[in-house]
Amino acid sequence: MSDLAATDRTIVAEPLDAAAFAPWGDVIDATGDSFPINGGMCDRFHNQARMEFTEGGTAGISVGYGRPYPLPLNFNLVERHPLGSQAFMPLSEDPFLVVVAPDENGRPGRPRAFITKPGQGVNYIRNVWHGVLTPLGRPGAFTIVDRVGGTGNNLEEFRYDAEWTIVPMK
Ligand SMILES: NC(=O)N[C@@H](O)C(=O)O
Ligand code: NI
Repeated sequence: MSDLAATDRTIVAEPLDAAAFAPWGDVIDATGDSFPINGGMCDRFHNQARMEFTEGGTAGISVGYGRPYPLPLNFNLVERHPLGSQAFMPLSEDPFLVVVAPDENGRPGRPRAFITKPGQGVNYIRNVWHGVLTPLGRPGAFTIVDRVGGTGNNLEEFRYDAEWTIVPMK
């Protein structure tokens, strides 16, 4: 039996905000502090992610081609990677949905949902509960930077006892 009434299981997606997202990870984008490189032909927005790869793992770069999910979105699955961080950088200007949840004694609490601005990516720091890659509107490719190799299990999944419904902001 769910622990919350159905009305309490609606989550309004918020615009992604670096300060609000900080307990779970980093926002990656071409805003904020930068310095010129290549003779001033490029501005480098430097070292934006708190990456970590443990138990012999190293950083790997992959590409995920994600299919879109609808909004409102019903879901009950979140996951975390105990041995490494994980970053998603869209190869398009399309926004995507970012779902995170606090850890409450080893179980995820109430999720929080954010929608990225065009060109924004995210880095989940190690061992934070998050939803799977969730493109919106149309399929999209994403660069994924996360742990490859090493030992141990780097994926822990959790299904809530009842679904949550994510709705867009009015
Ligand atoms: N497995 C994988 O590459 N992606 C998931 O961890 C995810 O967060 O979508
Ligand atoms: Ni993940």
